[in-house]
Amino acid sequence: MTELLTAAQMRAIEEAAIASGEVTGLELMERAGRGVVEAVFEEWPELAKAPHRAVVLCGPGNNGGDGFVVARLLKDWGWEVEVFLYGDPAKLPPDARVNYERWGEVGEVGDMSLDLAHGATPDLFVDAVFGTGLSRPVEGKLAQVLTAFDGFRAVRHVRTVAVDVPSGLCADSGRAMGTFATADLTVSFHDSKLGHYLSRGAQQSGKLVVKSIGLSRSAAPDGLVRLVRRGCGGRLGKAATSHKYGHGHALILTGGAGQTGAARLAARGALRIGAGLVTLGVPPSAQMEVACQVTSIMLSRIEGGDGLAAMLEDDRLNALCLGPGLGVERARELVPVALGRGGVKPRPTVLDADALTAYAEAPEDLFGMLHETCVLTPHRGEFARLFPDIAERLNATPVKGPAYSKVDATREAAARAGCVVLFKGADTVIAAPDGRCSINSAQYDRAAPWLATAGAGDVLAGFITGLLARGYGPMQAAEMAAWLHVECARSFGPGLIAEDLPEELPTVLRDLIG
Ligand SMILES: NC(=O)C1=CN([C@@H]2O[C@H](COP(=O)(O)OP(=O)(O)OC[C@H]3O[C@@H](n4cnc5c(N)ncnc54)[C@H](O)[C@@H]3O)[C@@H](O)[C@H]2O)[C@@H](O)CC1
Ligand SMILES: [K+]
Repeated sequence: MTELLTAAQMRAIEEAAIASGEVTGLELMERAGRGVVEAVFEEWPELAKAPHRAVVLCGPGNNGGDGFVVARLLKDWGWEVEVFLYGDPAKLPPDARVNYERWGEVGEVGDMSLDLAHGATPDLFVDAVFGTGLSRPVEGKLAQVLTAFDGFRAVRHVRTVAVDVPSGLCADSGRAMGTFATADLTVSFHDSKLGHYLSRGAQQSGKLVVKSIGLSRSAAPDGLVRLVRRGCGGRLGKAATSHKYGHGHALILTGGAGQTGAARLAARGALRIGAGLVTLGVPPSAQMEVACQVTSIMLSRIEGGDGLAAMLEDDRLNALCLGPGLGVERARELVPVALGRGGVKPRPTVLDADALTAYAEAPEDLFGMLHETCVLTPHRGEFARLFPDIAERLNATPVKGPAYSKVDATREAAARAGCVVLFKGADTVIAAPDGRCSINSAQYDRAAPWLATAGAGDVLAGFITGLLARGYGPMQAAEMAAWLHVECARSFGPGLIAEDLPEELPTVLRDLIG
């Protein structure tokens, strides 16, 4: 898995390297600037063939320092380069100041102003206004300049590279701090930052490239957030000699007649991902409807809480899923039984959709029953119903000071719930109560816009349930399921409907297992 850094973690890594004498800040800045120029030439090879014209916007910190390095290196390539500074040169931090002066030997520095939007169209904009040091909203004249710059970029189609992060985007949360710029290419250093993957980050960053600046990887800070990657759960194959009961038995509860589609989608997902057996628990009113629609999935009549308790006396049922199409009334009756109230042994359980909405009025009642092998899979609305105070902080606008991120929110929710929480979105965040946290991104090279379709979340709940039945732990099951879910959508492509997701899984798994 790839690790993602907060601004503070990145600063700590740099400071430790500088303090150890391994490297100087000036060397790091030179490597950062060189990394940006390399990435620009790799992304737009036509720019490497002959000198062009660049406009470089530099800010008052080390991000601006990187900008001066880029300006000098492009000038060395014979480019015509104009540099504009926001801030007082005398107040630049030492390394940025050195590079300001080195640039001063070969070029001029103008004041950043609205005139920028009236000049000739350059071939490249370099956004080096703010990086990881952005600490408050961008306001006033600077906000106007950034807005004008963004408009100019869009209207004149100027290739734009952001140094580290698009200026105005919070590197920790991916949220807009007032105004912010958009990039076609963002060059981050050492590792990506959380903000590249959360909220608006991917949309604003364009293509994301990470360049090494020679920092060692030995001193990784604690509490890192990981990006879910291919192979996150191993190869997922089945042992050749195994029996179906060796792969677990998942029970998925349906709602009444006319409301069984969501649970059937989940069941199909659980079976395809490799649960040995899958049973749908149906109320009598829906028995015929479900029986007409399933073949390899089994059926069991479960009318109410007593029926579920009786069914759960069978220890071989080792993973449960409640929520998709369940109906809030039925959820209120069945969820407590599934979670062990009334004496049945609790087992790994996915709670989604109606099983979450059923506790909107009294989330504490739900939290009191959850155990560490549960997985909650809320979308934004369900999250806000269960964790209203956390959602309020997450959605607060305008963003003031260091922004509270979806990672912070999901970690806090998992700690409160006492189980794994998978907070859905194109930037799905998965957190465990002990602080482990990962992001499954459906953006950048994994964009899967077709996933925004009715029933896709039900299939995801089924994937997780199937992996729990197979014996994976809740965090790993949630990560693997989320990754495979996006892969199925990408593999199928346009025209995807939820039914296609489980059917696409064999293709994805074949590729994974090799
Ligand atoms: N030695 C290092 O620390 C290195 C840093 N690097 C670069 O340095 C960047 C971080 O540098 P800094 O920590 O100096 O931070 P930045 O350069 O991102 O910005 C900090 C400056 O902006 C001001 N500022 C913050 N928010 C503002 C707002 N809303 N309006 C107006 N002014 C605002 C601060 O007062 C401070 O002067 C990284 O993103 C990266 O580009 C790279 O050169 C690699 C080495
Ligand atoms: K920037």
